[in-house]
Amino acid sequence: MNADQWLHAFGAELHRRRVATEDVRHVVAEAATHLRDGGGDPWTVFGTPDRYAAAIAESVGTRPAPRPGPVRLHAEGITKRYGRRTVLHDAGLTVRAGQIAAIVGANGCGKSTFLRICAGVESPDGGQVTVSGRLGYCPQQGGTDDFLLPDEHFVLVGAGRGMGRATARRAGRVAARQLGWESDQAVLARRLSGGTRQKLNLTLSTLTEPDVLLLDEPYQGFDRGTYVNFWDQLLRLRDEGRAIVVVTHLLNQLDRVDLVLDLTPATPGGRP
Ligand SMILES: Nc1ncnc2c1ncn2[C@@H]1O[C@H](COP(=O)(O)OP(=O)(O)OP(=O)(O)O)[C@@H](O)[C@H]1O
Repeated sequence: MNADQWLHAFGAELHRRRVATEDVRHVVAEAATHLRDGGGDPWTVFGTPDRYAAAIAESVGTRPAPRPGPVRLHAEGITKRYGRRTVLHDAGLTVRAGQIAAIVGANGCGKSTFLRICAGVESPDGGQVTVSGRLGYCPQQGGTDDFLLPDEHFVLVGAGRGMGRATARRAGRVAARQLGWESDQAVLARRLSGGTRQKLNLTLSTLTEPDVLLLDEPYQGFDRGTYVNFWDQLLRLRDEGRAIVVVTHLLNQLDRVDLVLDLTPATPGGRP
C-alpha cells in the first residue's frame, strides 16, 4: 500500500465512521500535504488508516446516523429472460430515503438489466417495481446526444421538470463543477472525452433533484480526483435524503454503502 492508497483507505474509514464529508475532505488534504512536505511513510507518521481515522472521528465528531426514511424503491420477484437464458430470478431490493444500495456481482450476472428494470426502460418477465418520488437514471452508456452542447442538455432535461432555460443551465453548471468539470464551453457532446461525457451523463441524472437515483457504474473514465468527488457527492445526496442505487465492481467501496445486492448466481455457470 503506497501513500495514495493509505490516504484512500483513511478517507474511506472516515466516511464509514460518519465524519462529515467536508471534514473528511479537509483532514485527508491535510494528511496529504503533511506527507508531501515532510516525506515519510504514512504508517510511521500516522499509524494504520483505521486507528488514525478513529482518533480523528473522536476529535472532530461524527454525524448522527440518519433515521430510516420512507421506502423509495421496492423491487420484488424480478425475473428476466433473454431467449432461453434466465438472467435474473426472483431478485429484489428495497431502498429507503437516505440509503445507498450497491449492486454487485460477476460480469453478465444482470446488474445493468436489474437497474434498467428499476428505471422502467425495460420490462421484467416477472415481479414488480414501485418507485415513490422522482427518478433519476444514469445509464452505463448513452444518455447524451452527440449533437448537443452541455448547456443544451441541461436545458432539455430541466424543461422536463419545468425549469427555465437560465435556471437549468445554472443548475447543470454547478453540478458539473462539483465533479471538477467546467461545462460552459461550446463543445458538442460527441467531442467530449469519454470521462467528461460520463460527467455530463451523471450531471443530467441529478439535475432534476431526484428522490431515487439509479447509477450504472457512472465513474468509468473518471480520473482519481473526480472519483473521490463522485463518492463525496453520493454521500451528500444520501444525507439529503435521496435513495441511491449504484452498480459497482469496486468492492473496496462497499463499506460506504448501506445495502448490498449481490446478483452473482448461486450455482457456477449461471441460472438454468
Ligand atoms: N437486450 C438483450 N438481449 C439479449 N441478451 C441481453 C440483453 N441485454 C443483456 N443481455 C445479456 O444478459 C446478461 C446480463 O447483462 P447485464 O448487462 O445486465 O450484466 P451486468 O451484470 O451488468 O454485466 P457487466 O458486469 O459486464 O456490466 C448478459 O449475458 C448479456 O449479454
